[in-house]
Amino acid sequence: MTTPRIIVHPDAALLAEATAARIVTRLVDAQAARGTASIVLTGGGVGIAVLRELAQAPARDAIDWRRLDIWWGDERFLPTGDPERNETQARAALLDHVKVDPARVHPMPASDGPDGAVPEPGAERYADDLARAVGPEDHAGVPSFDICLLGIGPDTHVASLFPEKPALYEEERTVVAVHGAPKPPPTRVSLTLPAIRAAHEVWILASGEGKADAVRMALGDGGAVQVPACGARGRNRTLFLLDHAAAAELPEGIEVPGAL
Ligand SMILES: O=C1O[C@H](COP(=O)(O)O)[C@@H](O)[C@H](O)[C@H]1O
Repeated sequence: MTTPRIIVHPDAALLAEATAARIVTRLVDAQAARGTASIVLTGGGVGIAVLRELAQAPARDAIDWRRLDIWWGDERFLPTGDPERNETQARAALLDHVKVDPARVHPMPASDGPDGAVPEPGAERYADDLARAVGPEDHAGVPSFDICLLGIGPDTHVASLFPEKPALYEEERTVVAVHGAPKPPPTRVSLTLPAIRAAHEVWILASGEGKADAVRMALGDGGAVQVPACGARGRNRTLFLLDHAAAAELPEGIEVPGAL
């Protein structure tokens, strides 16, 4: 697992803007190297703010949107178009404004979709979709995503992997149904840690003082069952992209230019 690198921005707005610019660079580089790229989107306040900034970024069309696979790290298991779905928010913030190939946009299942009203069949189908996208250069049951964006909750959850929940013990499956999530809605679908760790790069985004404790724990030496964010690391790189407030409680010994 890669050691996280921490980058601190002055405030939430600059964090979102700088992360959007970073996404453009990373995806353009990937497309130049391989002709294609992939990204995993996150929900949450800063995750959606980044997508809004990306839609407005002057260089956004340096990305060939038609040659980009778009996946999600987790989804709230609600009807299609529900405003609380991460997919609905991502479409409004970004995907409705760029020329994506609809066949390469891979939303997680909805509670009114063809997979049925319980999340398990949809989670299995999503895992199958990911497995079909695996290329010869990939090493897991999912593609080696160029970027996996993750928010982090105050309880250190990432995607819909909440502390102490059964999904955190998963070693085989790449996608699971989640029941009884402590944050509403209780029913969700999530990538597992092995799927997240297949990504070339994992970027954990956090803004605001309410995330400072979670960031400190995520950079500590806790176990992934107690502190899910400790288990989210990229194969080549892990970035913690923070604003000042979220970086206010960094563990002792971690010196970061720009931090308080
Ligand atoms: O419910 C969720 O929460 C997390 C964190 O959201 P935030 O608003 O506290 O930043 C998010 O990463 C996840 O995708 C989402 O489903």
